[in-house]
Amino acid sequence: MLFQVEMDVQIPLGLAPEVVEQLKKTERERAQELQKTGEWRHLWRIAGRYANVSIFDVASNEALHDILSTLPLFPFMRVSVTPLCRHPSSVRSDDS
Ligand SMILES: O=C(O)CC1=CCC(=O)O1
Repeated sequence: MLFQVEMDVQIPLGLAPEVVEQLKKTERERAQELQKTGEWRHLWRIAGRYANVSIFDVASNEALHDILSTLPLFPFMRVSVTPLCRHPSSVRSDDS
């Protein structure tokens, strides 16, 4: 199942810089693991914002929730999820 996920990151100003750096490092490592398994299919920065738009390819709503809610930066994100399905006019073979 494909989902578009937008993650808006809002790290509190008072958080210690070393804690922020560690969170970003573990977030990057987890994101790269999930990209290698194919579950996190695309990851794009939204220009001008500390936010990304991503495409996930996972087995279920629960699987998506488990992934998102265990991301290191999850406590500091606003997340919006849009379920996707194949467009009948798509010429791409990997859209579903
Ligand atoms: O920087 C972001 O948008 C948050 C994030 C998601 C994966 C990652 O490495 O950082």
